Amino acid sequence: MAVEATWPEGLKLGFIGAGRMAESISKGVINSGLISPSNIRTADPSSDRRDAFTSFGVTVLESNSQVVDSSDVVVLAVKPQIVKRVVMDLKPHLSKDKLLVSIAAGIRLKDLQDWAGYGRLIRVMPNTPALIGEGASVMCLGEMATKEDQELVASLFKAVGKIWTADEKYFDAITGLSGSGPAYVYVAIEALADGGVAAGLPRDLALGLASQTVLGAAGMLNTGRHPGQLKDDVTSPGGTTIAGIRELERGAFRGTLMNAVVAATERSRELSES
Ligand SMILES: NC(=O)C1=CN([C@@H]2O[C@H](COP(=O)(O)OP(=O)(O)OC[C@H]3O[C@@H](n4cnc5c(N)ncnc54)[C@H](OP(=O)(O)O)[C@@H]3O)[C@@H](O)[C@H]2O)C=CC1
Ligand SMILES: O=C(O)[C@@H]1CCC=N1
Repeated sequence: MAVEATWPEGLKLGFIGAGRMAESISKGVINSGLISPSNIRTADPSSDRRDAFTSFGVTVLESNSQVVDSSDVVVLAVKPQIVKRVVMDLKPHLSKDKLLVSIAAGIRLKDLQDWAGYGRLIRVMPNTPALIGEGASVMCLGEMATKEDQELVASLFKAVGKIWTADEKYFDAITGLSGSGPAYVYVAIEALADGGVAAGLPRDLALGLASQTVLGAAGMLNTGRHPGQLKDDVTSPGGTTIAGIRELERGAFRGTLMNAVVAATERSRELSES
């Protein structure tokens, strides 16, 4: 049986950066009931982003250092390219009584540890469906992160979907698959809808059918059947589906998806090295 997500009463969660991923996680944990908005705080240079967080009850502070000072768990949710500067600026405010969680693509624990000056760190690769409680997240632990830290972060991300623990060596590939993956699926949904429009359907109907078809097809995997078997079940001999699949194979659909994951993995690796 799944362990229920718990969050100690009054423990404060801070986000450095109030961008899209911070919003998905914050709204996800608030909607799940795990953490109340009054226990979440953030800072961001953009007034639009600050207003967005204020609108759902999160405390918006003037500076990143105020977020750190008033939080027990601090999530670094800025772009990878500025993580080093942001962490080094925060260094005087960081200490082992803060658990630092980085969600930045391509930023390795050893670099974070050098910049922060300590190793009570957890690296997580989440994805945006956290917003609706359907996120896929993976974590790996820094040198000084404790079992309790791992459980706390597991609770946080369990409240917004599923969380795995994996060796950091897999993180570039995880980023290329589940971190970036929602975007590939949106492109596929948009293309399915465009196909429907090309075949004469009204746009709204085509988009509704494309979205529900992807949702339903993903849900079918909960039956435990292999995607290949599920595909065969749809595909009648000499029928419509095999005519469509033949076109997908002609267009190298599988190879293209595989290449997309590998290209995003390589980009994550480049970010690690820059
Ligand atoms: N989006 C996604 O699907 C996923 C993202 N991630 C990771 O999450 C992190 C955030 O990504 P995402 O939410 O997409 O990015 P966003 O650009 O939406 O969010 C980052 C926010 O940080 C703000 N910011 C810029 N400089 C600072 C600063 N010095 N201090 C505080 N805030 C600052 C930005 O403001 P401004 O725009 O004005 O610069 C922006 O609002 C990245 O490291 C990314 O790799 C991980 C998994 C999935
Ligand atoms: O595109 C990006 O770099 C981020 C990381 C994973 C998803 N979005």
